[in-house]
Amino acid sequence: MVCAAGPARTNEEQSGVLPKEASNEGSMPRASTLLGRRASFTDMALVNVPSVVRQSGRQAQLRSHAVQVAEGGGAHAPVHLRSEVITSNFAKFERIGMGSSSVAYRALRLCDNRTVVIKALRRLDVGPVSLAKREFDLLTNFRHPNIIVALDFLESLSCVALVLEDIAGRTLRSVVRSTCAGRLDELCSMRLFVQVAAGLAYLHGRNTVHRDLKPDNCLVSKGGVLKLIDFNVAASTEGGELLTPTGTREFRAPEVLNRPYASPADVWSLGLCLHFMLHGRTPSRDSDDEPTATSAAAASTETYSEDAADGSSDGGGGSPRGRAMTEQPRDAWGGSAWALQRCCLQDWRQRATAQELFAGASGWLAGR
Ligand SMILES: Nc1ncnc2c1ncn2[C@@H]1O[C@H](COP(=O)(O)OP(=O)(O)OP(=O)(O)O)[C@@H](O)[C@H]1O
Repeated sequence: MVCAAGPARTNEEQSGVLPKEASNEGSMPRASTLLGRRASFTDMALVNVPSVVRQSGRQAQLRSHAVQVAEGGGAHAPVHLRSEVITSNFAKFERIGMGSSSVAYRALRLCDNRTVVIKALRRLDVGPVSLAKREFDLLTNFRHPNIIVALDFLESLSCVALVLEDIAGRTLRSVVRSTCAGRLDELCSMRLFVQVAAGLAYLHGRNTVHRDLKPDNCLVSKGGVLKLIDFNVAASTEGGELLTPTGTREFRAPEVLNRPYASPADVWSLGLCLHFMLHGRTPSRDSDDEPTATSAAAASTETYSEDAADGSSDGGGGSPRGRAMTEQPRDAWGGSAWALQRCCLQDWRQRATAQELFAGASGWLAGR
């Protein structure tokens, strides 16, 4: 039966680092309020979520048929899911995403009428199937507000399915892309950054490295709660540092190719996620090269200077351009420039830990 793992936490049971604006979900902002400035988190939460997310309950599910949907489950389930173990336990399949080896569906779990996400793989794909099983085993040992909850792992002769809690929201990439300015302001970025840092600090405290941290693997709920997903290349450092190069080139730390590497590699990726939020791109946008420490550090100056110059953030405290490169601006300690600099250091031994970044960013946010 599919309810073995029991009910998981809801999005409402999350950490206390939620943006204040996120609870303001009752009304749509006027379009004019979104023009001429960077979108705030409120704008993002209310304007840029798909219509299905703004609706509620069963009616919303029924209206969300822009993508492949099979009503009633059973015989009408998508090809990937035509397996008794799936069709007898789920209904109302809606395709929501496609990975390199899996297809993600939103579906109704019949035993408790809960909407869940199913990552389905063909049984024939032996490698990806074993990674999905590992992902499930790993996730069942974790319990953190910023890490996705795994509910079940189903196997049949033709397919396997990893069942996850449903985050009715968007990837961080989609959130950033869909703002008017194509980027987030500093406060909004830091509110999301601190949640990624919290999830990573938890993981690293359990000797686990995510190894593929990027905006596509961060899901943001309509209430502004961010959760890390896609743990299929996550690895334990209990046996020592890691040697296998993996992850996504654009967000990969330099030492991952040079080897060995460990949890600081995630911290580098965290820095690039922050840069992506602030600028809508990684430092190496115009090049085929991976971001370097130099380009990432330069980017931190860019962030700091832009914010100070255009008045969109007081993170720079009115300090002169470029100051963030050489010293910590007093009132911006823990702000985005500081965080970028502490994440994107070439020498991984010099980087801050996820825990330090979480603490610093939380302190900075508390002072806002
Ligand atoms: N729990 C979830 N709630 C909502 N949407 C989800 C959830 N998990 C995955 N998705 C959606 O499905 C997509 C694919 O999921 P995921 O990245 O985990 O699959 P994958 O096959 O491991 O991908 P990749 O090949 O990129 O590693 C995500 O980008 C996201 O849009």
